[in-house]
Amino acid sequence: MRLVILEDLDGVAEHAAKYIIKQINSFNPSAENHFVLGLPTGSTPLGAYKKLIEYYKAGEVSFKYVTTFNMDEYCEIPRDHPESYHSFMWNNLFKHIDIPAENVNLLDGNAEDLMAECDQYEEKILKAGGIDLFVGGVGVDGHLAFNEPGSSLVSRTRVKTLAKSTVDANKRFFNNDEVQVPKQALTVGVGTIMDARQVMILITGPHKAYALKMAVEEGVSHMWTLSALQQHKKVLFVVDEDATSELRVKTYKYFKSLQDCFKQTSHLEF
Ligand SMILES: N[C@@H]1[C@@H](O)[C@H](O)[C@@H](COP(=O)(O)O)O[C@@H]1O
Repeated sequence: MRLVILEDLDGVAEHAAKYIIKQINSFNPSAENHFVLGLPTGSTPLGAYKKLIEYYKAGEVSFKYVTTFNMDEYCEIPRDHPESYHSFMWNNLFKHIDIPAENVNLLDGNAEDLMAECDQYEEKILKAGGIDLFVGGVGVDGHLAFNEPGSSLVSRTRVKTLAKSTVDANKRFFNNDEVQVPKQALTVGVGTIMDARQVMILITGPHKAYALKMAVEEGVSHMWTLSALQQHKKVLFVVDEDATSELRVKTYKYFKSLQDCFKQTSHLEF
């Protein structure tokens, strides 16, 4: 695991966008060989999406040969609801870049047979050759995608009931009315994310500090599903200073010193 600690949300957004661009460009995708990118929703990745749009407009990246798979989608609200993850992704990223609509994959939370929808999603990921880079955020309770506390760490895409803490956290998008927040969602599993060749998690703000601590300093636990990534072979956490406030000084200093070493050594990937 690598932990990159940056000043603030803007620093995290810039680092994440540049990292994604670097991975796409060095992969050199083509019509026959797409780069496969897993994407999250939430307020944390918004800054990175803005920067990706800017860099796309500046000609530094193209998404023509990029295939995306989103992490999750609410059930119980229509696809064109302003707070569906479908709307979120189109409004905040896809409609501003050159990604062909057929390359975009989002779960359908209104499918007649939700389990069949989830199984097909897994098949689609396999057919696309697996995910090259899965980008994610984290919930205050340490959830990854919608893998709430107690989720199986080998889970695949499926229907999940949202934890009360997630409903509370997300009600800000639904007129602060928890009744309006969907209580179920489709989500990729922890196992689905673990299968990605690389994972990058963005974590910002003091409210995420305890989740970061549990994921980095404590053992792997289904009660903090983010911690499963300790067993991933290539995972990068990009965090701001506020999110480190629960880490031990020793942990903080260790990762900061590694970061300085990476910065000073040009052949290491920062
Ligand atoms: N399912 C999403 C997660 O994928 C996301 O990581 C989390 C944090 O969102 P935010 O970045 O707004 O704190 O929100 C939702 O629960």
